[in-house]
Amino acid sequence: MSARGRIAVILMLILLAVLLGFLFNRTTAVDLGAQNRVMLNLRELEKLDAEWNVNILRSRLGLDTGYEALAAPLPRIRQLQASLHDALSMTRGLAAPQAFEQMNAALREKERLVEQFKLGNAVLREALVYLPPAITDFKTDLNGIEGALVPARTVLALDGALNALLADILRFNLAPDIALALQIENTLGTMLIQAAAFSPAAGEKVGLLLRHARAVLRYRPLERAIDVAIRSTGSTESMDRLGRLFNNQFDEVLLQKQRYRSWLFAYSGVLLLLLIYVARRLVRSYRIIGVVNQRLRGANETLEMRVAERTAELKAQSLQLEKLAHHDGLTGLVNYAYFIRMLDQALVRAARRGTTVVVMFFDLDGFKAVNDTFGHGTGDLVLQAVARRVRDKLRAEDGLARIGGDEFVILLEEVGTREGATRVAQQTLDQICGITEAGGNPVAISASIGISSAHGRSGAVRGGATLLAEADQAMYCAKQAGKAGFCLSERAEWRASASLQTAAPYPASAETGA
Ligand SMILES: Nc1nc2c(ncn2[C@@H]2O[C@H](COP(=O)(O)OP(=O)(O)OP(=O)(O)O)[C@@H](O)[C@H]2O)c(=O)[nH]1
Repeated sequence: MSARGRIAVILMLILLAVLLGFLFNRTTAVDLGAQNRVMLNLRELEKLDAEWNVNILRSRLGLDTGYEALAAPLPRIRQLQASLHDALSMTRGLAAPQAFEQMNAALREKERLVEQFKLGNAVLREALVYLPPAITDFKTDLNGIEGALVPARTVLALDGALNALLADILRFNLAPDIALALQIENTLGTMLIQAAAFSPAAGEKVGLLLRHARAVLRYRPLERAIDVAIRSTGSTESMDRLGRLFNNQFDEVLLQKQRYRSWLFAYSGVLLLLLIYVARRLVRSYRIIGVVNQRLRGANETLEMRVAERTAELKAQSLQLEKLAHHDGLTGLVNYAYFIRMLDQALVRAARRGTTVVVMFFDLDGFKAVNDTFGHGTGDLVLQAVARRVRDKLRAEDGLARIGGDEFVILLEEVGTREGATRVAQQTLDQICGITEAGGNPVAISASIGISSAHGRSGAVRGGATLLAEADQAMYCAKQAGKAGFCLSERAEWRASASLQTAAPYPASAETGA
C-alpha cells in the first residue's frame, strides 16, 4: 500500500473512532438524577408558593396576626431559586431563562406586596377587633349616665348611627364598596353631630370609633387591592411555565438520547459488518498470499534449477568454445595459437631449469594425392589417424598440435640428447607410414620432419615463434632431401656435451632404414 493510501486508512479509522465516541457520549450524557432533582425543586417551590398564599389568606382572615408564617418560606424559596438558576445550564435557548426571570420577578413583587399587606392588615385587624366591642360599650354608656343628660331623641339618633356603623363596617369588611363607604362616612358625620350633645368623654370615644372606622374604610380596599396584586403577580403561572419548559427540554434531551442510541446501534451494526468484511478480506488475502508464496517458491525452485542447468550449459559451451578456440575441430589436437602459448611456457620452464626444448614440425607427404584420389572425407580420416597414432606414442607431458592443413608440430621438454629427439622423430615417421587404409581405401603416406631445439635460456630469448620457424625451415630441408625423413635445424641446441652435434640433415632413407 502506498504512503498516501496508508494515511487515508488511518484517517478513516480515526474518523470512525471519533464518531463512535461522539455517539456513545451522546447516549450517556444525560443525567437523569439531576433532571429529577430540578423537577422536585420546582414542585417544592410551587408547594411553598401555595402555602404562602394560604398563609396570606389566614392573615387576611385574622387567623394569624403574627405574620411569622408569611416570612417562614422565604429562605427555602431563595435556596430553591438558586438551585434552579444553576439548573438553567441544562436547558437550551432563551425560553427557560426568561421564564426563570419572570418567576423571580413575580416572587420579588409578591414579597414586596406581602410586606405592604402586613402593614395595612395590622391596622385593619386592630380596627376590626376594636370596633364591635367599643360600639357595644358606647351603646351601653348611652343608655346609662350619658343618655340621662341628653334628649332621648338625640340618644336614639346616636344609638341608631352606632348600630348602622357596626352593621355597615362588618358588611364593608366582607365586601368593600364605594356606596357603602359613602354611607359609612354619612353615618360617621351624623355621629359627630350627635356626639356634640354628649360629654367630652363621649366625644373622645366617638373620635376613636371614627378613627378606627376610617382605618377600615382606608385599609380594607387597600388590602383587597394588594390581595388582587398578589394574585396577579403570576408566581404560580410562571413556576408552571418554567416547569413545563424544563420538562419539555428534558423530554427532548431524552428523545435525543433515544435517537442517538438508535444511531449508535445502527452504527455498531455497520462497524460490525465492516469488521466482518475486513476480516474476510484479510483471510482471503492471506490465502492468496499463501498460494502466491507457494507458487513463487515453486517458480523460484524451477528458476534456480533452470539457472543451474543454464549455468552448466553455459559452462559446457564456454568450455566447448574454449576448446574450439584452442583446439583443432577435426583432430582434437591443440591449434597454432595455443601451441605457441604452450611453447613459450615450456621455454620459460627450460630457462629456469636449464633443460632442452625440442620442436618437431612435420608435413605429410603425398596427402594431396589421397584427397584427390579418395576425396576429402578420406583425407580427413587420414589426418585423424595421424593425430591419434602420433599422440599414442608420445609422453603425456609432450605436446602435439595441428597448425595447418597437413602440418603438425610436436613439443618435447627436458630432452636429454639429440638422439632422444631423433628417436621420437623416427617413431612419428613410423606411425604415419603405418597408415595404409582410411575409410576402406588404401592409402600410402609419410611425413617430412624438421627438428629444432633450444637449451636453457636461449629458447626464451629467441622466442617460440622463431623456434617454430626454424623447425619449419628444417622440415623443408627434409622435403628437399627426399621426404619421409627428418632434418635437424642448424640452430638446434643440446646439452653442452651434445651441443656440437647439430645441423646435419638426416635423409629419410637413412633414418627410416628405407
Ligand atoms: N582432407 C583434407 N585435406 C586438407 C585439409 N587441409 C588441407 N588439405 C589438403 O592437403 C593438401 C596439402 O597439400 P600438399 O602438402 O601440397 O600436398 P602433398 O601431397 O602432401 O605435397 P607435399 O607436401 O609436397 O608432399 C592440399 O590438397 C589441401 O587441400 C583438411 O583439413 N582435410
